[in-house]
Amino acid sequence: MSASPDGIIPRTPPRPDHVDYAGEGLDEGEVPGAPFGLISSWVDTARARQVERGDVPEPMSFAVATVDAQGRPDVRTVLMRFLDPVGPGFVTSLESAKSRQLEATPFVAATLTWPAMFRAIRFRGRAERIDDAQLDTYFADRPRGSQLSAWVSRQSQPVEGRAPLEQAWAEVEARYEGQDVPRPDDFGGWRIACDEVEAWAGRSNRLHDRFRWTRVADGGLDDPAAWKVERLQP
Ligand SMILES: Cc1cc2nc3c(=O)[nH]c(=O)nc-3n(C[C@H](O)[C@H](O)[C@H](O)COP(=O)(O)O)c2cc1C
Repeated sequence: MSASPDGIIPRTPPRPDHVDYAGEGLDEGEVPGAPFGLISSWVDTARARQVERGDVPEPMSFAVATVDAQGRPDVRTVLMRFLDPVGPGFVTSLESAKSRQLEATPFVAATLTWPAMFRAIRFRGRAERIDDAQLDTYFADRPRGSQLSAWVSRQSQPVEGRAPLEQAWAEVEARYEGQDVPRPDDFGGWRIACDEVEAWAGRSNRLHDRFRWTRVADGGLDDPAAWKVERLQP
Protein backbone atom coordinates (compact mmCIF):
# COMPACT_ATOMS: atom_id res chain seq x y z
CA MET A 1 0.00 0.00 0.00
CA SER A 2 1.52 3.31 -1.00
CA ALA A 3 1.62 6.01 1.64
CA SER A 4 -0.76 8.91 1.42
CA PRO A 5 0.25 12.19 3.08
CA ASP A 6 -3.10 12.56 4.82
CA GLY A 7 -3.03 8.98 6.15
CA ILE A 8 -6.14 7.91 4.25
CA ILE A 9 -5.77 4.41 2.78
CA PRO A 10 -5.96 5.11 -0.95
CA ARG A 11 -8.62 3.49 -3.08
CA THR A 12 -7.29 1.64 -6.09
CA PRO A 13 -8.74 3.24 -9.24
CA PRO A 14 -11.42 2.54 -10.32
CA ARG A 15 -12.10 1.48 -6.71
CA PRO A 16 -12.33 -2.31 -7.17
CA ASP A 17 -11.96 -2.60 -3.37
CA HIS A 18 -15.26 -0.83 -2.81
CA VAL A 19 -17.72 -3.58 -2.05
CA ASP A 20 -21.41 -2.86 -2.19
CA TYR A 21 -22.92 -4.90 0.65
CA ALA A 22 -25.54 -6.59 -1.45
CA GLY A 23 -26.72 -8.87 1.31
CA GLU A 24 -30.14 -10.39 1.74
CA GLY A 25 -30.94 -7.91 4.49
CA LEU A 26 -33.28 -8.50 7.37
CA ASP A 27 -36.93 -7.43 7.49
CA GLU A 28 -39.21 -6.95 10.48
CA GLY A 29 -41.14 -10.07 9.47
CA GLU A 30 -38.01 -12.24 9.89
CA VAL A 31 -37.01 -10.76 13.24
CA PRO A 32 -38.15 -12.91 16.16
CA GLY A 33 -39.13 -11.52 19.57
CA ALA A 34 -36.13 -13.34 21.10
CA PRO A 35 -32.82 -13.64 19.25
CA PHE A 36 -31.73 -17.24 19.84
CA GLY A 37 -33.33 -18.75 16.73
CA LEU A 38 -31.84 -16.12 14.46
CA ILE A 39 -28.38 -16.44 16.05
CA SER A 40 -28.43 -20.24 15.65
CA SER A 41 -29.66 -20.04 12.10
CA TRP A 42 -27.02 -17.49 11.05
CA VAL A 43 -24.27 -19.56 12.72
CA ASP A 44 -25.48 -22.72 10.96
CA THR A 45 -25.61 -20.90 7.63
CA ALA A 46 -22.07 -19.54 8.07
CA ARG A 47 -20.69 -22.99 8.90
CA ALA A 48 -22.50 -24.64 6.01
CA ARG A 49 -21.34 -21.95 3.61
CA GLN A 50 -17.70 -22.46 4.65
CA VAL A 51 -18.04 -26.17 3.88
CA GLU A 52 -19.77 -25.54 0.55
CA ARG A 53 -18.01 -22.40 -0.74
CA GLY A 54 -14.98 -21.91 1.51
CA ASP A 55 -15.43 -18.14 1.77
CA VAL A 56 -16.26 -17.97 5.50
CA PRO A 57 -13.01 -19.18 7.10
CA GLU A 58 -13.24 -19.87 10.83
CA PRO A 59 -16.96 -19.01 10.90
CA MET A 60 -17.00 -19.45 14.68
CA SER A 61 -14.21 -16.97 15.39
CA PHE A 62 -15.32 -13.92 17.28
CA ALA A 63 -13.69 -10.83 18.69
CA VAL A 64 -14.08 -10.64 22.47
CA ALA A 65 -13.59 -7.31 24.23
CA THR A 66 -12.81 -6.83 27.91
CA VAL A 67 -11.55 -3.91 29.96
CA ASP A 68 -8.40 -3.80 32.03
CA ALA A 69 -7.86 -2.41 35.53
CA GLN A 70 -7.50 1.11 34.12
CA GLY A 71 -10.79 0.81 32.22
CA ARG A 72 -8.97 0.55 28.89
CA PRO A 73 -10.55 -1.80 26.34
CA ASP A 74 -8.72 -4.90 25.13
CA VAL A 75 -9.83 -7.21 22.33
CA ARG A 76 -8.74 -10.52 20.83
CA THR A 77 -10.16 -13.25 18.61
CA VAL A 78 -11.25 -16.57 20.09
CA LEU A 79 -13.42 -19.43 18.85
CA MET A 80 -17.04 -19.66 19.94
CA ARG A 81 -17.23 -23.17 21.43
CA PHE A 82 -20.59 -23.03 23.20
CA LEU A 83 -23.94 -21.54 22.30
CA ASP A 84 -27.09 -21.90 24.35
CA PRO A 85 -29.95 -19.62 25.46
CA VAL A 86 -27.68 -17.99 28.07
CA GLY A 87 -25.25 -16.87 25.39
CA PRO A 88 -22.10 -17.78 23.49
CA GLY A 89 -19.05 -19.21 25.27
CA PHE A 90 -15.36 -19.78 24.65
CA VAL A 91 -12.47 -21.63 26.23
CA THR A 92 -9.22 -20.07 27.34
CA SER A 93 -6.63 -20.08 30.09
CA LEU A 94 -7.93 -18.78 33.39
CA GLU A 95 -4.50 -17.19 33.86
CA SER A 96 -4.63 -15.28 30.57
CA ALA A 97 -4.91 -11.52 30.43
CA LYS A 98 -8.55 -11.75 29.33
CA SER A 99 -9.50 -14.04 32.21
CA ARG A 100 -7.81 -11.78 34.76
CA GLN A 101 -9.64 -8.82 33.27
CA LEU A 102 -12.97 -10.67 33.42
CA GLU A 103 -12.39 -11.71 37.05
CA ALA A 104 -11.94 -8.04 37.93
CA THR A 105 -14.59 -6.57 35.61
CA PRO A 106 -17.07 -9.12 34.29
CA PHE A 107 -18.52 -6.97 31.53
CA VAL A 108 -17.80 -8.31 28.06
CA ALA A 109 -18.70 -7.67 24.42
CA ALA A 110 -18.16 -9.90 21.41
CA THR A 111 -18.76 -9.83 17.66
CA LEU A 112 -19.15 -12.59 15.12
CA THR A 113 -18.42 -11.13 11.67
CA TRP A 114 -19.02 -12.89 8.37
CA PRO A 115 -18.02 -10.39 5.65
CA ALA A 116 -18.77 -12.76 2.75
CA MET A 117 -22.36 -12.98 3.95
CA PHE A 118 -22.68 -9.30 4.86
CA ARG A 119 -23.70 -10.34 8.35
CA ALA A 120 -22.54 -9.75 11.91
CA ILE A 121 -23.90 -10.44 15.38
CA ARG A 122 -22.88 -8.43 18.44
CA PHE A 123 -23.26 -9.56 22.05
CA ARG A 124 -22.91 -7.61 25.30
CA GLY A 125 -23.31 -8.91 28.78
CA ARG A 126 -21.64 -10.33 31.88
CA ALA A 127 -19.02 -13.06 31.73
CA GLU A 128 -19.73 -16.20 33.78
CA ARG A 129 -17.34 -19.13 34.23
CA ILE A 130 -18.27 -22.28 32.32
CA ASP A 131 -18.73 -25.19 34.72
CA ASP A 132 -16.18 -27.96 35.17
CA ALA A 133 -18.39 -30.74 33.83
CA GLN A 134 -18.85 -28.96 30.49
CA LEU A 135 -15.15 -28.15 30.32
CA ASP A 136 -14.20 -31.77 31.00
CA THR A 137 -16.45 -32.96 28.20
CA TYR A 138 -15.08 -30.35 25.83
CA PHE A 139 -11.44 -30.99 26.76
CA ALA A 140 -11.72 -34.76 26.39
CA ASP A 141 -12.83 -34.27 22.78
CA ARG A 142 -9.90 -32.01 21.80
CA PRO A 143 -7.04 -33.20 19.58
CA ARG A 144 -4.27 -34.65 21.76
CA GLY A 145 -1.74 -32.03 20.60
CA SER A 146 -4.04 -29.24 21.77
CA GLN A 147 -4.55 -31.00 25.10
CA LEU A 148 -0.78 -31.17 25.61
CA SER A 149 -0.33 -27.51 24.65
CA ALA A 150 -2.82 -26.54 27.34
CA TRP A 151 -0.33 -27.93 29.90
CA VAL A 152 2.60 -26.08 28.34
CA SER A 153 1.34 -22.55 27.80
CA ARG A 154 1.19 -19.94 30.55
CA GLN A 155 -1.01 -17.89 28.26
CA SER A 156 -0.19 -14.18 27.96
CA GLN A 157 3.12 -14.48 29.91
CA PRO A 158 6.41 -13.58 28.18
CA VAL A 159 8.71 -16.45 27.09
CA GLU A 160 12.42 -16.44 26.10
CA GLY A 161 11.99 -17.78 22.57
CA ARG A 162 10.13 -20.73 21.05
CA ALA A 163 12.60 -23.41 22.19
CA PRO A 164 11.44 -23.49 25.85
CA LEU A 165 7.86 -24.00 24.66
CA GLU A 166 8.80 -26.90 22.37
CA GLN A 167 10.94 -28.46 25.09
CA ALA A 168 8.10 -28.19 27.60
CA TRP A 169 5.72 -29.70 25.05
CA ALA A 170 8.04 -32.69 24.53
CA GLU A 171 8.26 -33.17 28.32
CA VAL A 172 4.49 -33.13 28.69
CA GLU A 173 4.13 -35.53 25.75
CA ALA A 174 6.50 -37.96 27.48
CA ARG A 175 4.73 -37.52 30.84
CA TYR A 176 1.34 -38.54 29.45
CA GLU A 177 2.51 -41.20 27.01
CA GLY A 178 -0.02 -44.03 26.90
CA GLN A 179 -2.50 -42.14 29.12
CA ASP A 180 -5.38 -39.75 28.68
CA VAL A 181 -4.33 -36.11 29.09
CA PRO A 182 -6.19 -34.58 32.04
CA ARG A 183 -7.60 -31.05 31.86
CA PRO A 184 -5.21 -28.55 33.49
CA ASP A 185 -6.72 -26.50 36.31
CA ASP A 186 -6.24 -23.26 34.40
CA PHE A 187 -8.05 -24.55 31.28
CA GLY A 188 -11.33 -22.72 31.67
CA GLY A 189 -14.06 -20.99 29.78
CA TRP A 190 -16.41 -18.05 29.85
CA ARG A 191 -19.97 -17.63 28.75
CA ILE A 192 -21.45 -14.26 27.88
CA ALA A 193 -24.73 -13.98 29.79
CA CYS A 194 -26.25 -11.56 27.29
CA ASP A 195 -28.27 -8.48 28.03
CA GLU A 196 -27.95 -7.05 24.52
CA VAL A 197 -27.72 -8.69 21.08
CA GLU A 198 -27.59 -7.02 17.68
CA ALA A 199 -28.01 -8.57 14.24
CA TRP A 200 -26.46 -6.55 11.40
CA ALA A 201 -27.22 -7.27 7.76
CA GLY A 202 -25.36 -5.27 5.12
CA ARG A 203 -27.42 -3.76 2.33
CA SER A 204 -26.72 -1.80 -0.83
CA ASN A 205 -25.51 1.79 -0.58
CA ARG A 206 -24.60 1.24 3.10
CA LEU A 207 -28.31 1.44 4.02
CA HIS A 208 -27.99 -1.58 6.27
CA ASP A 209 -30.53 -3.40 8.45
CA ARG A 210 -29.84 -3.52 12.19
CA PHE A 211 -31.99 -4.98 14.94
CA ARG A 212 -31.12 -4.86 18.61
CA TRP A 213 -32.63 -7.00 21.37
CA THR A 214 -32.34 -5.46 24.82
CA ARG A 215 -33.10 -7.40 27.98
CA VAL A 216 -36.24 -6.22 29.81
CA ALA A 217 -36.76 -9.21 32.15
CA ASP A 218 -35.09 -12.44 33.28
CA GLY A 219 -35.13 -15.22 30.72
CA GLY A 220 -33.03 -16.86 28.05
CA LEU A 221 -32.17 -15.70 24.57
CA ASP A 222 -35.08 -17.90 23.46
CA ASP A 223 -37.70 -16.24 25.68
CA PRO A 224 -39.61 -13.40 23.92
CA ALA A 225 -40.86 -12.09 27.29
CA ALA A 226 -37.26 -11.24 28.24
CA TRP A 227 -36.50 -8.98 25.28
CA LYS A 228 -37.47 -5.76 23.58
CA VAL A 229 -36.45 -5.55 19.92
CA GLU A 230 -35.89 -2.36 17.91
CA ARG A 231 -34.61 -1.51 14.46
CA LEU A 232 -31.56 0.76 14.58
CA GLN A 233 -30.43 3.22 11.96
CA PRO A 234 -27.47 1.96 9.97
C1 LIG B 1 -8.77 -17.48 14.72
C2 LIG B 1 -8.26 -17.44 16.12
C3 LIG B 1 -8.82 -18.25 17.09
C4 LIG B 1 -8.37 -18.21 18.41
N1 LIG B 1 -9.01 -18.98 19.34
C5 LIG B 1 -8.66 -18.87 20.64
C6 LIG B 1 -9.42 -19.54 21.64
O1 LIG B 1 -10.42 -20.22 21.36
N2 LIG B 1 -9.03 -19.39 22.93
C7 LIG B 1 -7.95 -18.62 23.29
O2 LIG B 1 -7.64 -18.53 24.47
N3 LIG B 1 -7.23 -17.96 22.36
C8 LIG B 1 -7.56 -18.05 21.05
N4 LIG B 1 -6.86 -17.36 20.09
C9 LIG B 1 -5.71 -16.52 20.54
C10 LIG B 1 -6.25 -15.18 21.09
O3 LIG B 1 -6.53 -14.31 20.01
C11 LIG B 1 -5.25 -14.49 22.05
O4 LIG B 1 -3.99 -14.35 21.43
C12 LIG B 1 -5.06 -15.28 23.34
O5 LIG B 1 -6.27 -15.82 23.83
C13 LIG B 1 -4.44 -14.38 24.43
O6 LIG B 1 -5.27 -13.28 24.67
P1 LIG B 1 -5.16 -12.41 26.02
O7 LIG B 1 -3.68 -12.21 26.27
O8 LIG B 1 -5.86 -11.14 25.73
O9 LIG B 1 -5.80 -13.19 27.12
C14 LIG B 1 -7.28 -17.37 18.77
C15 LIG B 1 -6.72 -16.54 17.79
C16 LIG B 1 -7.21 -16.56 16.50
C17 LIG B 1 -6.60 -15.61 15.50
